[in-house]
Amino acid sequence: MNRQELVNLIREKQSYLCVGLDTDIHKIPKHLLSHPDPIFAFNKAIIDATRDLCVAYKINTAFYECMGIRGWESLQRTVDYIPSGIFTIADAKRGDIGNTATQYAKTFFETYRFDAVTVAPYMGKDSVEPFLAFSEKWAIVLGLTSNEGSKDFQMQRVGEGYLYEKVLKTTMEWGTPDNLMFVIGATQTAQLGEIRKLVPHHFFLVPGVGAQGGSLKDISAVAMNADCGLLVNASRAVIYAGNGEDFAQDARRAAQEYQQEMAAYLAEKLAVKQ
Ligand SMILES: O=C(O)c1cc(=O)[nH]c(=O)n1[C@@H]1O[C@H](COP(=O)(O)O)[C@@H](O)[C@H]1O
Repeated sequence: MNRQELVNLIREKQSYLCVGLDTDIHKIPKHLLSHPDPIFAFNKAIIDATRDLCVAYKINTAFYECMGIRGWESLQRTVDYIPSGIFTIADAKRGDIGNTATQYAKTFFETYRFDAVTVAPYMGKDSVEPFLAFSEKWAIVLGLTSNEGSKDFQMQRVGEGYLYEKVLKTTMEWGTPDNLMFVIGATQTAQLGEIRKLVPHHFFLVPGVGAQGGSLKDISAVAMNADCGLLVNASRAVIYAGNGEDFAQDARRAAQEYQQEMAAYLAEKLAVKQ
């Protein structure tokens, strides 16, 4: 999916919600366990219940890889099931020498046909560039992450600024707002305004609302740009909103709350017709 299509999707759906399919076999409702592929059965129900409310799904590959071959099959079925026209993210946080990075890019862009992959930039330009070489595909590079450990390296001073600022400035030169996004954690509200000034045009994937306590209101107020420029991810707060027979309806209610809040912020900020 290209940038214009993503921007149009956000305007049409009045939503910049990304539903995170961090599907944990130990957390899904028990009645699904008799299904031949319980992970897919869960995801299918969540997708059916939320597809009109979100613009993206993020599949965190860790939850699938830990199940071995069965997990990869669940992942494949899930990606194939996501309706075309919805942005798909493989949250794999890959990064390796160029020769290997190319294989990772092929895995997620060609074999599994995702629109985007999360990429760890620590190994530098040759580890990120292979993800930028595919038409209408995206690298989503870790900028400032939502977790406590972001202080350990990302928030360390390097010269005039923080290390994460150096990462943002340097990485921006490798790609364009048409093939590069940044992960900026929803819990980093104190830094968000400055980050948006530094990176005015790129989309941000913003995880950390819901279970990690980030505020959708604060993020939207400081980080939205003229194209919206945000994909706000919620995983546990949506997919585990309920745990009974009607878990999908509970997920829908949670997603709807986010979407309605987003529609209000879009209207306020961008004067988009509702
Ligand atoms: O790249 C990510 O998606 C990511 C980056 C980050 O800084 N923080 C973060 O939580 N994530 C991911 O976003 C999701 C957050 O899940 P919830 O806290 O359940 O909404 C998980 O899949 C995390 O792996």
